[in-house]
Amino acid sequence: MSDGFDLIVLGSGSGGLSVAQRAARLGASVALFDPDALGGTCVNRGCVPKKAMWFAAQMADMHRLAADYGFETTPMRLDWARFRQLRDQYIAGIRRRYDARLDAAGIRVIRETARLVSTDAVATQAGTRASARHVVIATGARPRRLDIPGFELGMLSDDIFALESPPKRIAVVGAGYIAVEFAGVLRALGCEVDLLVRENLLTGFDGELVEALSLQMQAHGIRVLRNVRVTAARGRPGDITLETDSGAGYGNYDALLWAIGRTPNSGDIGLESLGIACDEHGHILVDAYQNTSVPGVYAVGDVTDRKALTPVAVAAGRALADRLIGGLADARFDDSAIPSVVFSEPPLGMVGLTEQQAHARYGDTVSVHSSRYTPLQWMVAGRSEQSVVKLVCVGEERRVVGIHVLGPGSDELLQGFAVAMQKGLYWHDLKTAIAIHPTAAEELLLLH
Ligand SMILES: Cc1cc2nc3c(=O)[nH]c(=O)nc-3n(C[C@H](O)[C@H](O)[C@H](O)COP(=O)(O)OP(=O)(O)OC[C@H]3O[C@@H](n4cnc5c(N)ncnc54)[C@H](O)[C@@H]3O)c2cc1C
Ligand SMILES: NC(=O)c1ccc[n+]([C@@H]2O[C@H](COP(=O)([O-])OP(=O)(O)OC[C@H]3O[C@@H](n4cnc5c(N)ncnc54)[C@H](O)[C@@H]3O)[C@@H](O)[C@H]2O)c1
Repeated sequence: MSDGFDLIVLGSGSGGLSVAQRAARLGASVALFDPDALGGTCVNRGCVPKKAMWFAAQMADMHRLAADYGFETTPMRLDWARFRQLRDQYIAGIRRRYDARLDAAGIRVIRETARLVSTDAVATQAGTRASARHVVIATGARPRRLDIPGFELGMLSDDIFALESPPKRIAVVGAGYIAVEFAGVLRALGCEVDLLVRENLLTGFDGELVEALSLQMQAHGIRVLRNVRVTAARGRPGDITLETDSGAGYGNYDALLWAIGRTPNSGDIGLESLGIACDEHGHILVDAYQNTSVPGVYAVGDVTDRKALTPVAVAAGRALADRLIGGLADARFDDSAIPSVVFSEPPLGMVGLTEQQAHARYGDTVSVHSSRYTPLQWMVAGRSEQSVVKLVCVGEERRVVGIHVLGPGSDELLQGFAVAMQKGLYWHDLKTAIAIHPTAAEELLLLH
């Protein structure tokens, strides 16, 4: 294969595609290696199929609410096979569009696993070699595994999307985004769900909102079991029992999901021999410009030690291409206020600092304003689940440095507030803004 590309990218996920496409648009010759489906985790086994499942779960919830409103409803059953087909068809369409776009951009796509053989060259097992001025590692991450007896009895998040029917009774081990999201979705779709939490639920999110979410999950029928350390899984698929370090056992699950974090795909790609530095978990260490410890080699996305979110990988990729190919010497992405949402039931979102982080950084100048309310759509049905909104402000002028939201609509309302916060948002701005009534968003304006 021809040598001398401007840029080689390992991985066609959110980060790899964004750097490759931006670089090609800026005139670079680009080679993109990936043995797997274009789009990586987000498109094929992450955000997109997960969100489709979340929408299905929302419809099931709305159907229950409709009955409470007085609609005459008949029991609703999801035709799982039909839904899977629609979801997978949609994803196949995304992949086809990526294929066409890469082709139109003149990007050379090589469907092989690559490893670095020097700081400016990569090779594959099949013998393909390529060299370039710049090499970008965007190899992402995979579900973490545990070395405990019976681990193989459980599924990983990748496997959930291939399920041919929903499980009847599932144990979800973990307490992060993936565990909480799948626990909610599966419960809404009619599964019995036990969520086995080793330590804290959703570390990094506001503790008060997480507790409120935990209560709602339990009200929806999810058993949230705390301080449970699973030491082994026994039985067979269809009849699984879990052992724990306290001696307590949990059993009769027909399925088990391990959702215990992700491991970066940084082994076996030649990093050690080139001296490219990683942290103790294998994340490639990068500076604010995505430079690794070795000149000419860069990394973006989940393989790095940054927040593992698609928009972060995309922003990092684009900024890198702007710098390396577009000549913008100072191009880097602003990671000071990255918003994120857990697609739980109901969704939980945050941007900026938690109360604790703000206190650690700004001391006594921190003020916190929060409120709880029951959304109108629940009240009408006589339900009492509470949504929570919280603002974390600093200084006399009360600059907003953290926004935390839990409740229906949180997923959509947070984006606009996050943009405002990044540009500089003050308590006074919210106090004097005209609300949209009646909405969940207005609760952030009514906090005074
Ligand atoms: C279940 C789930 C739900 C998620 N939901 C959300 C969400 O709602 N919102 C959000 O923002 N984020 C979400 N995420 C996280 C998001 O998917 C990731 O942050 C994002 O996909 C990271 O992109 P990436 O390019 O770094 O890696 P990936 O998308 O993982 O892509 C890496 C690519 O590299 C390829 N590769 C690996 N090794 C090599 C090699 N040696 N040579 C060539 N290619 C290689 C792989 O085949 C893969 O295609 C979710 C993740 C999961 C697992
Ligand atoms: N909505 C979204 O934006 C979204 C959705 C899914 C994933 N993601 C991204 O993907 C990343 C990975 O998600 P995740 O949920 O796998 O990881 P995570 O880091 O969010 O959570 C991992 C959880 O596993 C627990 N854990 C670790 N080892 C354990 C063990 N041995 N036993 C029991 N529990 C254990 C941890 O305490 C933690 O709660 C997230 O951090 C996030 O950045 C984002």
